[in-house]
Amino acid sequence: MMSNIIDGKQVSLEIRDSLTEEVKKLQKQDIQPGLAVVIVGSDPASQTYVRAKAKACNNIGIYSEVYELPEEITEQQLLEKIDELNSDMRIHGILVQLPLPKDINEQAVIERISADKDVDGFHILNAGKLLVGQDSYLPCTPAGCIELIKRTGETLEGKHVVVIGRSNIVGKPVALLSLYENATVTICHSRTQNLAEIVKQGDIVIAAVGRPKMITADMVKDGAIVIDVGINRVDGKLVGDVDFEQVKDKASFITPVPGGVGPMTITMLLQNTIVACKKSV
Ligand SMILES: Nc1nc2c(c(=O)[nH]1)N[C@@H](CN(C=O)c1ccc(C(=O)N[C@@H](CCC(=O)O)C(=O)O)cc1)CN2
Ligand SMILES: [Mg+2]
Repeated sequence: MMSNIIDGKQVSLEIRDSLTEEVKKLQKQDIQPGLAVVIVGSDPASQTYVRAKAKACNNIGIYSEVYELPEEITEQQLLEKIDELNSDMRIHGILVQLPLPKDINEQAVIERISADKDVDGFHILNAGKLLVGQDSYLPCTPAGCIELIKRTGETLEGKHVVVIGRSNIVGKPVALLSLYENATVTICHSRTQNLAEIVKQGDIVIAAVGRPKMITADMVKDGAIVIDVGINRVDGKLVGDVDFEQVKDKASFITPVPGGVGPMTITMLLQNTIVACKKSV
Protein backbone atom coordinates (compact mmCIF):
# COMPACT_ATOMS: atom_id res chain seq x y z
CA MET A 1 0.00 0.00 0.00
CA MET A 2 1.16 3.51 -0.77
CA SER A 3 1.88 5.62 2.27
CA ASN A 4 -0.99 7.77 3.42
CA ILE A 5 1.38 10.16 5.20
CA ILE A 6 1.53 13.56 3.53
CA ASP A 7 5.17 14.58 3.29
CA GLY A 8 5.09 18.35 3.79
CA LYS A 9 8.84 18.60 3.35
CA GLN A 10 8.74 16.88 -0.03
CA VAL A 11 5.79 18.94 -1.27
CA SER A 12 7.64 22.04 -0.05
CA LEU A 13 10.76 21.06 -1.98
CA GLU A 14 8.75 20.62 -5.17
CA ILE A 15 7.11 24.03 -4.82
CA ARG A 16 10.41 25.68 -3.85
CA ASP A 17 12.01 24.29 -7.02
CA SER A 18 9.46 26.08 -9.15
CA LEU A 19 9.79 29.24 -7.04
CA THR A 20 13.57 29.11 -7.63
CA GLU A 21 12.90 29.15 -11.37
CA GLU A 22 10.62 32.17 -10.98
CA VAL A 23 13.29 34.05 -9.03
CA LYS A 24 15.83 33.25 -11.77
CA LYS A 25 13.52 34.71 -14.39
CA LEU A 26 13.16 37.89 -12.35
CA GLN A 27 16.92 38.11 -11.89
CA LYS A 28 17.35 38.10 -15.67
CA GLN A 29 15.38 41.35 -15.62
CA ASP A 30 17.60 42.64 -12.79
CA ILE A 31 14.83 42.20 -10.25
CA GLN A 32 15.33 40.44 -6.93
CA PRO A 33 12.52 39.83 -4.45
CA GLY A 34 13.35 41.02 -0.92
CA LEU A 35 11.91 40.04 2.47
CA ALA A 36 12.42 41.77 5.83
CA VAL A 37 11.80 39.73 8.96
CA VAL A 38 11.45 41.52 12.29
CA ILE A 39 11.72 39.67 15.58
CA VAL A 40 11.36 41.24 19.03
CA GLY A 41 12.90 39.51 22.04
CA SER A 42 14.61 36.16 22.26
CA ASP A 43 11.96 33.45 22.33
CA PRO A 44 13.90 30.37 21.14
CA ALA A 45 11.08 28.94 18.99
CA SER A 46 10.54 32.30 17.27
CA GLN A 47 14.27 32.58 16.65
CA THR A 48 14.25 29.13 15.04
CA TYR A 49 11.39 30.10 12.70
CA VAL A 50 13.02 33.39 11.75
CA ARG A 51 16.30 31.67 10.96
CA ALA A 52 14.45 29.08 8.89
CA LYS A 53 12.73 31.85 6.91
CA ALA A 54 16.00 33.67 6.16
CA LYS A 55 17.67 30.43 5.12
CA ALA A 56 14.76 29.46 2.88
CA CYS A 57 14.98 32.89 1.18
CA ASN A 58 18.69 32.45 0.67
CA ASN A 59 18.23 28.98 -0.81
CA ILE A 60 15.90 30.15 -3.54
CA GLY A 61 17.56 33.49 -4.28
CA ILE A 62 15.31 35.88 -2.37
CA TYR A 63 17.19 38.74 -0.67
CA SER A 64 16.45 38.90 3.05
CA GLU A 65 17.14 41.07 6.08
CA VAL A 66 16.53 40.02 9.68
CA TYR A 67 16.06 42.66 12.39
CA GLU A 68 16.49 41.31 15.90
CA LEU A 69 15.12 43.95 18.23
CA PRO A 70 15.46 43.82 22.02
CA GLU A 71 12.57 42.82 24.26
CA GLU A 72 12.61 46.34 25.81
CA ILE A 73 11.92 48.16 22.54
CA THR A 74 8.93 50.51 22.66
CA GLU A 75 5.96 50.15 20.35
CA GLN A 76 6.86 53.53 18.85
CA GLN A 77 10.38 52.37 17.95
CA LEU A 78 9.00 49.23 16.38
CA LEU A 79 6.50 51.27 14.32
CA GLU A 80 9.35 53.48 13.12
CA LYS A 81 11.30 50.43 11.96
CA ILE A 82 8.26 49.32 9.98
CA ASP A 83 7.89 52.78 8.40
CA GLU A 84 11.50 52.53 7.29
CA LEU A 85 10.91 49.11 5.70
CA ASN A 86 7.66 50.29 4.09
CA SER A 87 9.63 52.83 2.06
CA ASP A 88 12.64 50.59 1.35
CA MET A 89 12.67 49.76 -2.37
CA ARG A 90 14.66 46.54 -1.91
CA ILE A 91 12.02 45.15 0.43
CA HIS A 92 8.83 43.72 -1.12
CA GLY A 93 7.62 41.71 1.87
CA ILE A 94 7.67 42.57 5.59
CA LEU A 95 6.77 40.27 8.42
CA VAL A 96 6.83 40.70 12.17
CA GLN A 97 7.33 37.40 13.94
CA LEU A 98 4.53 36.66 16.40
CA PRO A 99 3.95 36.60 19.30
CA LEU A 100 5.20 40.06 20.33
CA PRO A 101 6.00 41.02 23.95
CA LYS A 102 2.78 41.66 25.88
CA ASP A 103 3.23 45.43 26.21
CA ILE A 104 3.19 45.90 22.45
CA ASN A 105 -0.12 46.13 20.62
CA GLU A 106 0.20 43.36 18.04
CA GLN A 107 -2.66 44.54 15.83
CA ALA A 108 -1.35 48.14 15.74
CA VAL A 109 2.02 46.84 14.59
CA ILE A 110 0.54 44.63 11.87
CA GLU A 111 -1.67 47.48 10.64
CA ARG A 112 1.43 49.67 10.23
CA ILE A 113 2.87 47.31 7.60
CA SER A 114 1.92 48.48 4.13
CA ALA A 115 -0.86 46.12 2.98
CA ASP A 116 1.10 45.68 -0.28
CA LYS A 117 4.06 44.27 1.68
CA ASP A 118 2.01 42.20 4.15
CA VAL A 119 3.20 38.77 3.02
CA ASP A 120 1.80 37.15 6.19
CA GLY A 121 -1.68 38.24 5.11
CA PHE A 122 -2.45 39.45 8.64
CA HIS A 123 -3.21 43.11 7.82
CA ILE A 124 -6.86 44.07 8.29
CA LEU A 125 -7.13 45.00 4.59
CA ASN A 126 -5.93 41.58 3.45
CA ALA A 127 -8.10 39.83 6.04
CA GLY A 128 -11.10 41.86 4.81
CA LYS A 129 -10.36 41.11 1.19
CA LEU A 130 -10.19 37.41 2.00
CA LEU A 131 -13.57 37.64 3.75
CA VAL A 132 -15.30 39.18 0.74
CA GLY A 133 -13.45 37.04 -1.79
CA GLN A 134 -11.13 39.64 -3.32
CA ASP A 135 -7.58 38.87 -4.37
CA SER A 136 -5.27 39.25 -1.34
CA TYR A 137 -2.20 37.83 0.34
CA LEU A 138 -3.30 34.57 1.87
CA PRO A 139 -2.06 33.75 5.37
CA CYS A 140 0.74 31.21 4.96
CA THR A 141 -0.34 28.36 7.22
CA PRO A 142 -3.95 28.20 5.92
CA ALA A 143 -2.74 28.42 2.31
CA GLY A 144 -0.30 25.60 3.05
CA CYS A 145 -3.09 23.40 4.46
CA ILE A 146 -5.23 23.81 1.32
CA GLU A 147 -2.23 23.13 -0.93
CA LEU A 148 -1.47 19.89 0.94
CA ILE A 149 -5.09 18.74 0.64
CA LYS A 150 -5.16 19.45 -3.11
CA ARG A 151 -1.91 17.60 -3.65
CA THR A 152 -3.43 14.39 -2.32
CA GLY A 153 -5.42 14.45 -5.56
CA GLU A 154 -8.69 14.85 -3.67
CA THR A 155 -10.93 17.85 -4.13
CA LEU A 156 -12.57 19.91 -1.39
CA GLU A 157 -15.70 20.52 -3.45
CA GLY A 158 -18.81 19.29 -1.67
CA LYS A 159 -16.79 17.77 1.16
CA HIS A 160 -17.50 18.46 4.81
CA VAL A 161 -14.47 20.26 6.24
CA VAL A 162 -14.40 20.39 10.03
CA VAL A 163 -12.00 23.00 11.39
CA ILE A 164 -11.12 22.83 15.07
CA GLY A 165 -9.91 26.24 16.24
CA ARG A 166 -11.06 29.77 15.42
CA SER A 167 -7.93 31.92 15.50
CA ASN A 168 -7.47 34.81 13.09
CA ILE A 169 -4.19 33.28 11.94
CA VAL A 170 -5.37 29.74 11.14
CA GLY A 171 -8.92 28.65 12.02
CA LYS A 172 -10.96 31.46 10.49
CA PRO A 173 -8.92 31.90 7.29
CA VAL A 174 -8.62 28.15 6.60
CA ALA A 175 -12.40 27.89 6.98
CA LEU A 176 -12.85 30.67 4.41
CA LEU A 177 -10.36 29.12 2.00
CA SER A 178 -12.21 25.81 2.29
CA LEU A 179 -15.47 27.60 1.58
CA TYR A 180 -13.97 29.13 -1.58
CA GLU A 181 -13.11 25.57 -2.66
CA ASN A 182 -16.84 24.84 -2.35
CA ALA A 183 -16.55 22.74 0.78
CA THR A 184 -19.25 22.65 3.45
CA VAL A 185 -17.53 24.07 6.51
CA THR A 186 -17.99 23.67 10.25
CA ILE A 187 -15.84 25.57 12.77
CA CYS A 188 -15.49 24.00 16.21
CA HIS A 189 -13.93 25.63 19.27
CA SER A 190 -13.59 25.36 23.03
CA ARG A 191 -17.33 25.92 23.64
CA THR A 192 -18.49 23.44 21.01
CA GLN A 193 -20.85 20.79 22.36
CA ASN A 194 -20.49 17.21 21.12
CA LEU A 195 -17.12 17.94 19.55
CA ALA A 196 -16.40 14.27 18.88
CA GLU A 197 -19.68 13.77 17.00
CA ILE A 198 -19.05 16.77 14.80
CA VAL A 199 -15.43 15.93 14.01
CA LYS A 200 -16.60 12.44 13.08
CA GLN A 201 -18.71 13.93 10.27
CA GLY A 202 -15.65 15.51 8.68
CA ASP A 203 -14.46 14.24 5.32
CA ILE A 204 -11.55 16.58 5.99
CA VAL A 205 -10.46 17.52 9.51
CA ILE A 206 -8.17 20.50 10.12
CA ALA A 207 -6.93 20.71 13.71
CA ALA A 208 -5.57 24.07 14.85
CA VAL A 209 -6.12 24.38 18.58
CA GLY A 210 -2.77 23.90 20.26
CA ARG A 211 -3.72 20.99 22.49
CA PRO A 212 -1.48 17.93 22.20
CA LYS A 213 -3.13 14.79 20.77
CA MET A 214 -6.67 16.03 21.43
CA ILE A 215 -8.02 14.49 18.20
CA THR A 216 -8.19 10.77 18.87
CA ALA A 217 -9.04 7.87 16.56
CA ASP A 218 -12.60 7.45 17.85
CA MET A 219 -13.37 11.03 16.72
CA VAL A 220 -12.31 10.48 13.10
CA LYS A 221 -14.37 9.03 10.24
CA ASP A 222 -12.82 6.15 8.30
CA GLY A 223 -11.03 7.51 5.26
CA ALA A 224 -10.97 11.16 6.36
CA ILE A 225 -8.14 13.50 5.38
CA VAL A 226 -6.54 14.82 8.56
CA ILE A 227 -4.46 18.02 8.56
CA ASP A 228 -2.64 18.76 11.81
CA VAL A 229 -1.62 22.38 12.35
CA GLY A 230 -0.69 21.93 16.02
CA ILE A 231 2.88 22.47 17.17
CA ASN A 232 3.03 21.54 20.84
CA ARG A 233 6.19 20.94 22.81
CA VAL A 234 5.75 18.07 25.25
CA ASP A 235 8.82 16.95 27.22
CA GLY A 236 11.06 18.52 24.61
CA LYS A 237 9.26 16.70 21.77
CA LEU A 238 7.04 18.20 19.11
CA VAL A 239 3.54 16.76 18.94
CA GLY A 240 0.51 17.83 16.96
CA ASP A 241 -3.13 18.30 17.95
CA VAL A 242 -3.82 14.87 16.48
CA ASP A 243 -2.91 11.54 18.06
CA PHE A 244 -0.93 10.58 14.97
CA GLU A 245 -0.10 6.96 15.81
CA GLN A 246 -3.79 6.11 16.39
CA VAL A 247 -5.35 8.25 13.70
CA LYS A 248 -3.01 7.32 10.84
CA ASP A 249 -4.63 3.90 10.51
CA LYS A 250 -8.06 5.45 10.01
CA ALA A 251 -7.24 8.42 7.81
CA SER A 252 -6.94 8.21 4.02
CA PHE A 253 -4.25 10.89 4.32
CA ILE A 254 -2.67 12.53 7.33
CA THR A 255 0.03 15.14 7.98
CA PRO A 256 2.73 14.36 10.55
CA VAL A 257 4.20 16.83 13.09
CA PRO A 258 6.94 17.77 12.42
CA GLY A 259 7.23 17.54 8.64
CA GLY A 260 3.64 18.31 7.63
CA VAL A 261 2.09 21.76 7.62
CA GLY A 262 5.10 23.54 9.22
CA PRO A 263 7.42 23.53 6.18
CA MET A 264 4.52 24.65 3.98
CA THR A 265 4.07 27.80 6.08
CA ILE A 266 7.52 28.96 5.04
CA THR A 267 7.03 27.87 1.41
CA MET A 268 3.85 29.94 1.13
CA LEU A 269 5.74 32.91 2.61
CA LEU A 270 8.33 32.61 -0.16
CA GLN A 271 5.54 32.46 -2.73
CA ASN A 272 3.83 35.56 -1.29
CA THR A 273 7.14 37.44 -1.35
CA ILE A 274 7.62 36.68 -5.04
CA VAL A 275 4.05 37.79 -5.75
CA ALA A 276 4.67 41.03 -3.79
CA CYS A 277 7.81 41.67 -5.82
CA LYS A 278 6.06 41.09 -9.15
CA LYS A 279 3.23 43.42 -8.16
CA SER A 280 5.70 46.19 -7.36
CA VAL A 281 7.29 46.35 -10.82
N1 LIG B 1 4.52 36.51 11.65
C1 LIG B 1 4.22 35.20 11.84
N2 LIG B 1 4.32 34.67 13.06
C2 LIG B 1 4.01 33.36 13.24
C3 LIG B 1 3.61 32.55 12.16
C4 LIG B 1 3.50 33.14 10.89
O1 LIG B 1 3.12 32.50 9.87
N3 LIG B 1 3.82 34.47 10.76
N4 LIG B 1 3.37 31.19 12.32
C5 LIG B 1 3.86 30.54 13.54
C6 LIG B 1 5.31 30.15 13.54
N5 LIG B 1 5.88 29.80 12.23
C7 LIG B 1 6.22 30.78 11.40
O2 LIG B 1 6.46 31.89 11.74
C8 LIG B 1 6.29 28.47 11.92
C9 LIG B 1 6.09 27.44 12.79
C10 LIG B 1 6.58 26.17 12.50
C11 LIG B 1 7.26 25.91 11.33
C12 LIG B 1 7.85 24.59 11.02
O3 LIG B 1 8.42 24.41 9.97
N6 LIG B 1 7.79 23.64 11.93
C13 LIG B 1 8.47 22.39 11.76
C14 LIG B 1 9.09 22.00 13.05
C15 LIG B 1 10.14 22.98 13.47
C16 LIG B 1 10.61 22.77 14.90
O4 LIG B 1 11.32 21.79 15.14
O5 LIG B 1 10.26 23.60 15.76
C17 LIG B 1 7.50 21.30 11.32
O6 LIG B 1 6.32 21.40 11.69
O7 LIG B 1 7.95 20.40 10.65
C18 LIG B 1 7.44 26.95 10.45
C19 LIG B 1 6.96 28.22 10.74
C20 LIG B 1 3.66 31.48 14.72
N7 LIG B 1 4.13 32.79 14.48
MG1 LIG C 1 1.55 31.11 9.79
